[in-house]
Amino acid sequence: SKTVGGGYLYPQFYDHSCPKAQEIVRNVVAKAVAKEPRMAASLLRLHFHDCFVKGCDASILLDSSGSIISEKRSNPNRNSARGFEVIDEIKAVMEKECPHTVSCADIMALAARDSTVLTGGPSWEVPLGRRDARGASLSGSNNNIPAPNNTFQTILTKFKLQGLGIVDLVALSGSHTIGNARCTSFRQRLYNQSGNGQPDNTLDQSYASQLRRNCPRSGGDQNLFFLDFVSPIKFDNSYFKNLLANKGLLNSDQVLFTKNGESRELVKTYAYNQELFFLQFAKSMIKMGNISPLTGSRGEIRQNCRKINA
Ligand code: HEM
Ligand SMILES: [Ca+2]
Ligand SMILES: [Ca+2]
Repeated sequence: SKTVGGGYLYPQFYDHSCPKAQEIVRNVVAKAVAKEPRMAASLLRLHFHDCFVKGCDASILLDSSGSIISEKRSNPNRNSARGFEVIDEIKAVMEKECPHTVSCADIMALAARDSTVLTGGPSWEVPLGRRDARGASLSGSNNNIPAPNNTFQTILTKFKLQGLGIVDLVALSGSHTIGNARCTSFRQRLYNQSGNGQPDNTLDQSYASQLRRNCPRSGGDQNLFFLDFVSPIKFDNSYFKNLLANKGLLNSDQVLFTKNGESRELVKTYAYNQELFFLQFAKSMIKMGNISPLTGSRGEIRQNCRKINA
């Protein structure tokens, strides 16, 4: 895989330097998800929003300070990205067990895998050895992460810019089998306008009227809805079955079924065959996790995930 610093990632990276690293992440994530099932979704999404901005380098975790403008303020993350306290807790335990050893970027990659497994999804060995960035990119966060009202082509282009393809796009969108979205992320669809101004006729009408009850034309922006209304806290293939029934919540979900033939076939495949979805999801997560990591002597091992080392 392509790295910055000449090194490469491998699952045994901490086997000698911090043999308990994976167990520590798993335990804290399990506790957090037991307390609040949605946290699994939030942690999975954090890794995605990190990797699409300068690679998987924990840039998303930095708070604003000095010349750093936090990615937490970007359009995709503001009032939306969550789970930062759980990462802090993992890091605190990790620093006690193995000081200055395990990166925040690797903690997020492990937490994303564990969140998937804990909710019933596939498992995979996580390649490790990422290091943490000494900066963030607010503009990268605004520009690189797809928006729910982007067209199919724009979303695919944003994936291709990260070295990912249509198969990765469809499989990874299957993450929306768990978690929530705010009214403001899909309101335009309910009042017959997709975000790009095209009339949206595909949304199932009884599902739409149900959604309108709690997502009015104005107000209620932050009201929460399940991305997969059938099994919102179970990682399964019901997200794809919903798309076949025109019951995708976001415009960016439904376009996978309506705007491109190849994508449509993939949606059908995963709707009929959960095992194939799980296999591809694991492969695509590893591919996403390999987006330009910092290795070798590039970057640093942050002591506090919210700020660069002094
Ligand atoms: C394909 C383009 C994608 C778009 C346009 C998109 C957009 C969104 C939006 C708008 C939300 C709701 C945010 C809110 O209203 O606060 C959301 C939630 C979520 N997204 Fe995506 N997403 C995409 C791909 C992905 C990928 C690749 C992953 C993971 C690998 C992912 C994981 C999640 C999860 C788990 C949630 C729920 C988070 C929670 O409940 O806290 N998404 N996404
Ligand atoms: Ca990043
Ligand atoms: Ca589900």
